[in-house]
Amino acid sequence: MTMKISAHDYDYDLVIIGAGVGGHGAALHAVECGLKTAIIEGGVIGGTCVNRGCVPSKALLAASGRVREMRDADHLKMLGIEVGDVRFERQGIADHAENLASTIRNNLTNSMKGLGVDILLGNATFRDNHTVSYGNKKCTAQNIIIATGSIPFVPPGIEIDGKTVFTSDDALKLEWLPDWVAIIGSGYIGLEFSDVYTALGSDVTFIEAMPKIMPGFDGEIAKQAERILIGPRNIDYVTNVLATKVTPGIPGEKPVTIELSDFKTREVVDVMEVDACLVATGRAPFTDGLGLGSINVETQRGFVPVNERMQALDKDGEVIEGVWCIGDANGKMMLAHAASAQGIAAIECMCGRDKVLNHNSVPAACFTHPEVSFVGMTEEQARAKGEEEGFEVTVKKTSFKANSKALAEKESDGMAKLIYRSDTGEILGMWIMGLHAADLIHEASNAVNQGMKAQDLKFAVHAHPTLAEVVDEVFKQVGSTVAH
Ligand SMILES: Cc1cc2nc3c(=O)[nH]c(=O)nc-3n(C[C@H](O)[C@H](O)[C@H](O)COP(=O)(O)OP(=O)(O)OC[C@H]3O[C@@H](n4cnc5c(N)ncnc54)[C@H](O)[C@@H]3O)c2cc1C
Ligand SMILES: NC(=O)c1ccc[n+]([C@@H]2O[C@H](COP(=O)([O-])OP(=O)(O)OC[C@H]3O[C@@H](n4cnc5c(N)ncnc54)[C@H](O)[C@@H]3O)[C@@H](O)[C@H]2O)c1
Repeated sequence: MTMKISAHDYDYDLVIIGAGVGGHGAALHAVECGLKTAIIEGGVIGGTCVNRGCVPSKALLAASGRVREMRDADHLKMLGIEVGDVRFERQGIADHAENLASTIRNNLTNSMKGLGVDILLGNATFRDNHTVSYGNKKCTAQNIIIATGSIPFVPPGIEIDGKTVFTSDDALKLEWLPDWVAIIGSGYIGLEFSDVYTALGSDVTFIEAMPKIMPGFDGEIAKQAERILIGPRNIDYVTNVLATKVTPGIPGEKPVTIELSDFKTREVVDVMEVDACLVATGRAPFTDGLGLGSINVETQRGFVPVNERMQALDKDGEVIEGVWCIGDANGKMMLAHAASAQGIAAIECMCGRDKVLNHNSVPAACFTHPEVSFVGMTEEQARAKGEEEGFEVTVKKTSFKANSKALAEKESDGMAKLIYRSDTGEILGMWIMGLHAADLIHEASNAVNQGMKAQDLKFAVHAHPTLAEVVDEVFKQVGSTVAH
């Protein structure tokens, strides 16, 4: 049952449950909008991204990437450089990741304290749509945002021991470097860890349920990624198979066993023995214990249903007055910056300024070496939409091969492609694979955000010599008045 009391009776204008990046982004914007704000955290401030996600994983990628680079004698020779034996300390790399998480966690905490956000500790549970309890206390608020994030999803039959069979939570600690590691799932987590492991000397086998590895990527980009990120490295893969049973081992004594079953028939097709197994099969919402029943929410596979303004919906699909949900917990787009952008949009709506986040404008990147980034649809999705709605799709592409900056670095592998409607020039997607692709995608994502058309980008000027000229080259191929 929902209830409403007058605004001046509340302890806060806004209470946010969960101090991850989503909650943090929302809190900062709420203060800017003059809202008296509290944030309740039941675990560690910073949530997944800062403590067990984006931040430590990028530290591991930075350090291991440097090792890969310095061990690539052929590449260095092309630049006229020769280095001796390159050594690394596993614990030193692990410490770098932990220290970075701790620094960012402190920065995040201080930024909220400095702005006057009350940080309340404890697991929050709804009492009604304006009241939550945490520990043995409770507080009331005019608006409550659920920003409780997600945890690793582990398929049935897989036994996690945290040592030989683990999820990203433990992998990020880099406690040891197995000679051979199987990675179940070739999504973002699997790919980024394959980059780390192979740079540090481990062999990797991907186990992927779908017919192709990297199933979420644009087909042409996946092919390039296979050529650049998989082929030349100590990586092999099996597809169309599910890991149906995984039994932990003992390092140096007993291998991990992985039973593989055909995706369609579910018949056991093989049993693998490896030193370790990383389970990277997606993430599940962290909404247990929130007492959602008391506000009439029925989760969908654990996710809180929301409308486009991030307002939580009850069992009948009606808006629950005063309750919002952002970030991984609503499952719309499991990315750190999406969580925080949803939070900002929700605050705008609370303050009476209608704001709907255009999720098609949210960029994403996989921080392998080199990186893969995109915004919007794959070419396959765009063509399917075109067929359904009756429009033609144009695709313009270029490679990094002729780019002066990439050539100066002797790192000219990769491509960029722009996908748009031939009749209107509406940008449907952009994909980039190559050096610093994650930084290069923002021109396209901001263009989508501002409703710009492909032909509007043609006359933009890019500094020479920069990697941004790769993007410039694609934009210049678009017709000048009517897109074609
Ligand atoms: C290995 C890895 C790498 C990643 N890399 C990237 C990347 O490079 N870029 C990117 O954009 N995304 C990345 N992600 C995804 C990103 O981490 C998430 O999308 C993001 O953290 C979601 O933010 P959130 O605020 O929704 O939730 P979270 O960050 O999960 O925070 C939720 C918080 O809520 C708290 N909480 C939960 N329930 C309660 C309760 N009842 N009461 C009080 N507190 C509660 C939790 O303790 C947690 O601190 C990565 C994820 C992983 C696992
Ligand atoms: N750079 C980034 O932005 C970044 C990095 C890491 C994680 N993340 C976020 O974290 C989330 C989780 O990442 P993820 O890589 O775990 O998930 P994902 O959804 O990206 O990929 C999971 C993969 O596992 C496969 N799979 C699932 N069950 C399987 C099974 N039993 N056997 C074999 N294969 C199986 C799926 O087909 C899929 O390809 C993502 O939603 C992503 O948004 C983002």
